[in-house]
Amino acid sequence: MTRLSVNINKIATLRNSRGGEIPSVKDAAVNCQKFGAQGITIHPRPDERHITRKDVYEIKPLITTEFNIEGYPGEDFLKMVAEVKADQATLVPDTHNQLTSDHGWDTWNNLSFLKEVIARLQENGIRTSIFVDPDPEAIEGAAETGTDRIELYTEPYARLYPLGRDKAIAPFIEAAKFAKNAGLKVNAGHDLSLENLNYMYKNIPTIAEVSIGHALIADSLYLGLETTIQKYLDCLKK
Ligand SMILES: CC(=O)[C@@H](O)[C@H](O)COP(=O)(O)O
Ligand SMILES: NCC(=O)COP(=O)(O)O
Repeated sequence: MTRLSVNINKIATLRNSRGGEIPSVKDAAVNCQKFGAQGITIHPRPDERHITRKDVYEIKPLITTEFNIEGYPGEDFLKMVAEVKADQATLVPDTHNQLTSDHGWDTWNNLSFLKEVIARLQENGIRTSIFVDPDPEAIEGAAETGTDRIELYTEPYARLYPLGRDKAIAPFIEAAKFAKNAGLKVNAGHDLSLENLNYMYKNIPTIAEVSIGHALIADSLYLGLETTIQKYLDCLKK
């Protein structure tokens, strides 16, 4: 079964645009789970453009499913995810000034750093996932780090999907097979949507978890959050 973890960053983006508490990020976390989300994902960035440190601590007690916190594994991030006891930490190689996440780890050139970080997270009982491109070499390096999972960066799939879905999915099918053979569970995320999600699921039903935010929150502006989450869950059925 592929779990849907809803990324609520963009609720915080809208809230921060006016500086108040509307829309409430806490209410979003509660309602996404009430409407069927099997996890809540957040990506607190150092500039707090959307999810703030305060949000992280306020959301934690509201989690009744799974709490996935994404981010660059600096000291502050590692302390925070340990303090809130996230269920999963997804390590992303973002710099401070990126518009959004746009690449996976160079796992071999960051091997000793990632090994140390992953061991520390696992000692705190936190499942680890490393954000990678669908590149067998990067996945091989990820396995070497001792991580529990990888998360396949799916923007290239989403971008190429309208131009030819067979070609778009091919590297991801291969990457998922390679990861399975390396003993890694596979998550996936970035730019997944109602347009492209079901095709990915049908071709790679072994994906453990998809984390979806931008397109889902955008869809909910027209369809409403409950209907939208149900539609995304329907994409994860045969
Ligand atoms: C790692 C990943 O793909 C998502 O966390 C994405 O980076 C969302 O971040 P923004 O919502 O800041 O674009
Ligand atoms: N890890 C991907 C994620 O959490 C959400 O990415 P997106 O759906 O906002 O592109």
